[in-house]
Amino acid sequence: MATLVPRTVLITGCSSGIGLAVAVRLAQDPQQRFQVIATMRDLRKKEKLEEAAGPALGKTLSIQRLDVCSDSSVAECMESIPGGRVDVLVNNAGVGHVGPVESISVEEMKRIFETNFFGAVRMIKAVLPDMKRRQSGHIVVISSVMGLQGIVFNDVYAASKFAVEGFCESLAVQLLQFNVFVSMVEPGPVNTDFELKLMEEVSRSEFPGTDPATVRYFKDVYLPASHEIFATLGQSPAAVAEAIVNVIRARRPAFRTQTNSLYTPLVALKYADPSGDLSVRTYYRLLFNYGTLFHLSMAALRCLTCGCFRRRVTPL
Ligand SMILES: NC(=O)C1=CN([C@@H]2O[C@H](COP(=O)(O)OP(=O)(O)OC[C@H]3O[C@@H](n4cnc5c(N)ncnc54)[C@H](OP(=O)(O)O)[C@@H]3O)[C@@H](O)[C@H]2O)C=CC1
Ligand SMILES: CC1=C(/C=C/C(C)=C/C=C/C(C)=C/C=O)C(C)(C)CCC1
Repeated sequence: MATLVPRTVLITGCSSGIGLAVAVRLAQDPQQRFQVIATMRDLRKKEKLEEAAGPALGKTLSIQRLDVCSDSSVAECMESIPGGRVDVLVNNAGVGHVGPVESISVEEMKRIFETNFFGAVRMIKAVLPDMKRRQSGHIVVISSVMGLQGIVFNDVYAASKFAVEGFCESLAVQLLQFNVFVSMVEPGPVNTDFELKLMEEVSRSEFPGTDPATVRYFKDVYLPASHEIFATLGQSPAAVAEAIVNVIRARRPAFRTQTNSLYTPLVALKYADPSGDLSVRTYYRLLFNYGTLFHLSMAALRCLTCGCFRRRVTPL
């Protein structure tokens, strides 16, 4: 019987959250179908991954330094890979950002794009020529529901994910010719360090240049509602990792995968009304009628997606 050659999977941003969960899940595959290169920009943070990897460490999982914002760091990592061969690239490294746009400098906005957009592009450019030459490969990008539908006060983050979506949508067509697949995974809120980091940044900001009413909407209306969304709809990194692994394992991987069926109806509003009014107004109402309506809406969303409304009603 022919032995299966494991696929080399390079993952960015494995110091925590989704990246760490995917790396461990693939490295612990019982059939050892994957050789994982788990990368992070700061190797001082590798302990959590080492612990989670357990016996897979040094066997099916190795850890490398890689900062997606640095050409030299990417080149150095690629040079360390035998033959420079990457079968699957998982572009996971990313940073969140919230706040009123008036208080965010253009420099700060560029920093978000540097990681979320140019970081992903830099990685894709690093693996693409070899994948094309070999006529095989898979590029997986962790986008977001915010790559499909903007959320108030997430203007810059959503824009960076929209940029990723536009880039991949264009590239995917060209690459099919070379038998190289592109897949985007679009999680809703996930309970990782992501929200904590956002809150830390928010607590440090004094929102310069922003009028008091906007600061009040942000702090007193948006932030509690957002926290509630994470608490009620948030997925575990393990659940998102599972969805990503399924995309990687698929023979014909889907181009788009939303991981959170509870969140899907919120994105679908956009497609239900091409004028865009339905989504803008619904989000407005959901946010500013925060309170009873918001809680009811979240409960209704659960029911719409859990299937209880779809159950057949049989006459008595
Ligand atoms: N959590 C959520 O609600 C959602 C997250 N996502 C996306 O999922 C991805 C992972 O986020 P998540 O696991 O939740 O968050 P985490 O904050 O837990 O993980 C983000 C990872 O990205 C790394 N990173 C940031 N900048 C760079 C860089 N320049 N080079 C290399 N690595 C970097 C971080 O490293 P370090 O520790 O050094 O900062 C960390 O390992 C992101 O792309 C995010 O946008 C999408 C939808 C929802
Ligand atoms: C749905 C919804 C809200 C918030 C959604 C949030 C907070 C989504 C977060 C998604 C993340 C974190 C994606 C990461 O890439 C509001 C505006 C509170 C009220 C209106 C309905």
